[in-house]
Amino acid sequence: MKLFFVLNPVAGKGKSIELMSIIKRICEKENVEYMIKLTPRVGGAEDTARWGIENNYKRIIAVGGDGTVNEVVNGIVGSKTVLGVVPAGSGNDFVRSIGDPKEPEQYILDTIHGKVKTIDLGMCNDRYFINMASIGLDTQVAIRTQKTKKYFSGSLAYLVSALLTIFSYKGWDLNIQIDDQAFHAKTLLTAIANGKFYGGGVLPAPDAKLDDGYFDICHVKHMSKEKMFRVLPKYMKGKHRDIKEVQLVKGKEILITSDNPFPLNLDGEVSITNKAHFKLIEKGIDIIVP
Ligand SMILES: Nc1ncnc2c1ncn2[C@@H]1O[C@H](COP(=O)(O)OP(=O)(O)OP(=O)(O)O)[C@@H](O)[C@H]1O
Repeated sequence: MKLFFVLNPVAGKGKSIELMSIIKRICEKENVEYMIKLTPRVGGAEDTARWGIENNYKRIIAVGGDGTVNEVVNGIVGSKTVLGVVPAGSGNDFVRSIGDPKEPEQYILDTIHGKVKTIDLGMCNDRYFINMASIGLDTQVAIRTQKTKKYFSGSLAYLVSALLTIFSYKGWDLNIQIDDQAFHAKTLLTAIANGKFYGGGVLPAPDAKLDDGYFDICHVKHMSKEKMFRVLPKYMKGKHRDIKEVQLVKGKEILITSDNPFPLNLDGEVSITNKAHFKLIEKGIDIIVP
């Protein structure tokens, strides 16, 4: 089986590029036909993955973080190509829902010999996501971090953005429809989960399963800033189930609209929109389970 590795050279602050020689060594030792291509630019993994399909590769392995995985998914969806992941980003949240963490060498070996499993896929408006979508405070922090990164280094940029976002926070007025249940809510955040984790191990949907035919939706209503500081640590650990403002439900189709634009995150890629229409695509993609 020919393998095509789509490697993002800037993922994980360059961690991924170090894997190139390891991938070569393992593929040669295992006598596997392979090709590695580096992604050329932001958003470039999608086209690189399509190049792999056009050149008859049936297994395409994303080497990078969740952003790279998301781009490869959008490049291969509908093609019957199998997705593999060698985690080499900063968060690597998607693979946390597949199994126990391993050393990169083991991921590469297991990806060569791994089994194929069909899992669900998410769609939002015209984009696909494989792990997690969210709207609200967390996404606003991510958007702000893109700006503060110009002035501060990694974790400090995130901390400054989180504080600025919390102190200017007013909540988002959202019209939400989950299957046939519609409501209006002033919202702190909403996570729409296929996988369990995002943001480097944050656990909004502890019961989410990649292959159960449902999204797990975590809706957190508006609350005071004082309460937010108490609730967010619980949310991060997945211990937020009993909080009054938290609703955890399952669903297949979710429509979120608002008169005011709101921040939207799909597998870590962020944008601003007035409408997010999510659909679960049952058994939408085949992945290699290491
Ligand atoms: N050649 C390149 N130059 C600059 N950016 C690139 C290049 N190739 C890909 N990218 C971009 O790098 C970004 C980060 O990639 P990715 O999310 O995989 O890594 P990460 O942020 O380290 O990990 P994680 O999302 O798991 O925290 C993506 O937005 C991707 O489009």
